[in-house]
Amino acid sequence: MILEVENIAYSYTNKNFVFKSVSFNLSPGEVISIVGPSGTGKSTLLKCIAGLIQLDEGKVLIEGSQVPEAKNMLIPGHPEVALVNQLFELDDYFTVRENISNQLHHLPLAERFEFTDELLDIFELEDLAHKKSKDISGGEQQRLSMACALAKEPRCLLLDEPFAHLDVHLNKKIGEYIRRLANLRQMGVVLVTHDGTEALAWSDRILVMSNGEVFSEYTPFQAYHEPKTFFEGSFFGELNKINLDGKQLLFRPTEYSLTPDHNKIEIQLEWKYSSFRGPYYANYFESKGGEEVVLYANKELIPTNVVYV
Ligand SMILES: Nc1ncnc2c1ncn2[C@@H]1O[C@H](COP(=O)(O)OP(=O)(O)OP(=O)(O)O)[C@@H](O)[C@H]1O
Repeated sequence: MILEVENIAYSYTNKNFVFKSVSFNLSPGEVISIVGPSGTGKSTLLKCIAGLIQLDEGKVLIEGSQVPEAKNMLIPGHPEVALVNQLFELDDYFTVRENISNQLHHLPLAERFEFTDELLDIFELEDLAHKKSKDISGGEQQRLSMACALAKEPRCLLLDEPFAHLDVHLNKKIGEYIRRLANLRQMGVVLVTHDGTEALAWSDRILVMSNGEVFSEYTPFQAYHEPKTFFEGSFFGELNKINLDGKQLLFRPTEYSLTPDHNKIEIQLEWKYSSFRGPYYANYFESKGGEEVVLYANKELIPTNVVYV
């Protein structure tokens, strides 16, 4: 295992735990996402894994050896763990290129140049290479901070909302690069995000965090198609919830049929409006019970008043 998190708990105030009884493992080459609402302790969890703050309970192991307790360290942390969060921790008076190459002293000179160029290219920082890192934008600093973390070639990479400032094009490029490096170097990656669709796109496994205690574990397919609750499922895209005879029926906007099907449940609907989303229309209806229902289709479903789910 790259990472073993064993029953950890943390509180800022000694009164209320931010999270408790958190356990999970990470295999070489695996990308795991942690998804949950704001304030549930995702960022705090990453700091605990990185050994930057002192755990109240439990322990964290990197490749079998325990991450030293923060209270015993002059400079807390673990050399094989890199954390990228919103504190970019760049060397302000070094250039963008120097910030990256300064992380690469473990490599021979030629490889150092080559890897620096590769990272400047992937993170689209070439044009800024000679600017001081204090003189670039917040989004550029975030990209640089990720490039520096990858330059360290850590065994375990912890990313806190890494796609927050990226446009669609960079999101895809950097997501693919991180996946490729994880595979190539057999590095473990923990990705924290409040956007479940990022988790679906880039991870092998997804943990849903809520109330700092409850964790559900899903594959991306399960998280989308078989969520245990509406609360968890709604992190991963629009989800319909219909109450039928005291039971809750959950289905995605694509999981329906317009033609009668005896194996499915008939639901009567009233069309409200359709919203154009580019590749499809999102058609909004109201069920007999007053619930909102959204159905995706390649056209506006104005005359539709019954579907089979
Ligand atoms: N330094 C601190 N001192 C006291 N409480 C803190 C501190 N940092 C965070 N908290 C509290 O701990 C809880 C968890 O915060 P954390 O930032 O880990 O959540 P999060 O899930 O990452 O949230 P978000 O998605 O909004 O970034 C929150 O209630 C927050 O207010």
